[in-house]
Amino acid sequence: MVWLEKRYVGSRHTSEWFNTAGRNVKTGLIASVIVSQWTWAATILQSSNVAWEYGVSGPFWYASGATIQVLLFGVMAIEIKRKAPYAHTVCEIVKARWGTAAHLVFLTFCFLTNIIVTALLLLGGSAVVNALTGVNIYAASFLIPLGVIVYTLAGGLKATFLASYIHSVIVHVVLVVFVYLVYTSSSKLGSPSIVYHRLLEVASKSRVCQEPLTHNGQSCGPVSGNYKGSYLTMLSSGGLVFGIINIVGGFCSMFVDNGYWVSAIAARPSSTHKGYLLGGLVWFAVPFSLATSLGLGALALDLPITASEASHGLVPPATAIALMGKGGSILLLTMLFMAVTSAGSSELIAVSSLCTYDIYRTYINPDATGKQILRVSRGVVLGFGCFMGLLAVILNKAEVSLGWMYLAMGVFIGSAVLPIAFMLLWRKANAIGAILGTTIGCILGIITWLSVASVEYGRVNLDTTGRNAPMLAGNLVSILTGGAIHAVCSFFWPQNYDWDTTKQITMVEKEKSELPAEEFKEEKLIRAEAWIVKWGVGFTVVMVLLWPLLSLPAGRFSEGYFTFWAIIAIAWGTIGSAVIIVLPLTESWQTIQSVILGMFTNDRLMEKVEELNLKLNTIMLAIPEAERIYLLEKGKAKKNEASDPDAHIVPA
Ligand SMILES: NC(N)=O
Repeated sequence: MVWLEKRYVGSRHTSEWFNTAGRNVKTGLIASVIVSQWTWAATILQSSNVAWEYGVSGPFWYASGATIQVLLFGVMAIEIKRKAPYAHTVCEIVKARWGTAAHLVFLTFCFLTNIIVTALLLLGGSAVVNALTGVNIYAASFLIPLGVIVYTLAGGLKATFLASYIHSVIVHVVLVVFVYLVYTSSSKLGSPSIVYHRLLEVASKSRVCQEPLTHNGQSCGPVSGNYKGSYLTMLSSGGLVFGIINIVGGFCSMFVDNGYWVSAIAARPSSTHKGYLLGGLVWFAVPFSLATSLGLGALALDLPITASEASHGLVPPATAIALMGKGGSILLLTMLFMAVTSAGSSELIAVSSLCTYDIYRTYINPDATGKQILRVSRGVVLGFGCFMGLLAVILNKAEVSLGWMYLAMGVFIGSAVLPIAFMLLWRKANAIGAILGTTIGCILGIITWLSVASVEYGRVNLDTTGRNAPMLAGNLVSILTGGAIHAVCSFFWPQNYDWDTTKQITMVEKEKSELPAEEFKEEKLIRAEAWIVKWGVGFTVVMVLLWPLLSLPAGRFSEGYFTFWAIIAIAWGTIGSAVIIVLPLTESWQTIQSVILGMFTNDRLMEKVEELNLKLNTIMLAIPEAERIYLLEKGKAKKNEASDPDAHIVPA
């Protein structure tokens, strides 16, 4: 697709283009990029795991707890346009503002984020591929990154952007199939009413939880921590604790992941804010609608799944197979493959841009040419992809599960979230506070996490450290102390910065931007920022406060209330899917038309034009005078056109 666009629309393939996609990506495509980047294996698997553990509150907290970051990141995306319009990575901004020491600290945290997120993708992907196809889990750990490397290498960021559209479409089509199957058409479930009554039965006090009636470890009887032991309530302490951990984890995996900054950089300034809001709202459906169907479906079908299997991500495949047999497993595998490859490829690009711009261009070869940057970018994609395959093998060997890694993420990187946000939002934020907050916050988070596990459960291992209390404590300490230390230092020794040095970050190839200067006008960007603050904060309040608070009085849901809940899941999934499929097509219709027209009508003509172009360029190079006259004539023609737009101008 990238090749087609280059050939028939005329995009240029430079290192800037490889890493920033021309900074010209429109609303619909930005939204679909966000959706596919933010749709991880965990979004499909862990959301259903928490549905299986806590009932209706699990999918809700997964979805709302990880949507608000997308909405709020829209603010950062505008800020980057205002304060560092030519940056390539978030760490370049750190260096320009706070210097080398802070740069190295944040570079470390950004790499750690990429490693954790890629590990999450591979752990979930390999476990499900192994369970559904029988392919060896270690082989799967290596084969998955291989596929991602291939298409990332082919086209850089724009390739991942175009591929992410296709990926979002497939993920949403499969999502709609599963949602409708569970709630309308399956012969085994097929209506909210049946799911409702089955969920009541599974959690009933009178249920006999013994072999052979139920299997060892399977969900059976009242749910501990839930109101009346029911799966059908938002009054769930486990669900709420997961929600808080998820909010922290979501902030760090978005704000400290260079991949999302790269997408923000690539967005057309006037599309950025709308793209993020739309992307967030559409993405909400992926965990919410899917886990409300497949996760609750596993309980309603009374499938013999153990907690360990659920934590490894096996709830959705079990439900898909129970409902559709082989077809279900193919659909789920396809969906998962799409999630893993597009999110994985964005992680590869994120690491590659950090290595090229923040290490190679900053410390090794400051005068690097576009060609050299491109070569290094590609080398890193290959190297990091292989490294991640190896890491996934090690993690699988150590029996680390997707669920454990997902919850632990915020403990390790949460401390960097607020300093990174302060960097673009607060002029007083200083370097020493950023360094101390990020490192000390991380250390305190880890100490708290392990201490709580040790005090509460008497031992520290994968099982005890993976439980809710230590995870909650570690996540909160990490994110809050990181921000608090930075804030206190900055109050005492304010930097009073004016973003002068971040505005001076330069591009590698001085390309003439295709964007009108109007796009970067301060008033326009400030208006866009006010818009995203209003809507982003508004939806955040609705999603993490109003909605859950309003659903508390329902206690244990009645059948009518659960039906209403299921209808929201179905409607959100359907409308979100329609928007993410249609909008990018309508927005890019002209480009699509040019490509189709080019492909079917003028392939020979294009070749001739290209050859002619080459000849003319050679002549211009040989006779500089010719180029001067050409530009003069072109200028004249433009002037004439402006004064008489109807006249058909033929330059002399
Ligand atoms: N992207 C997430 N948190 O699923």
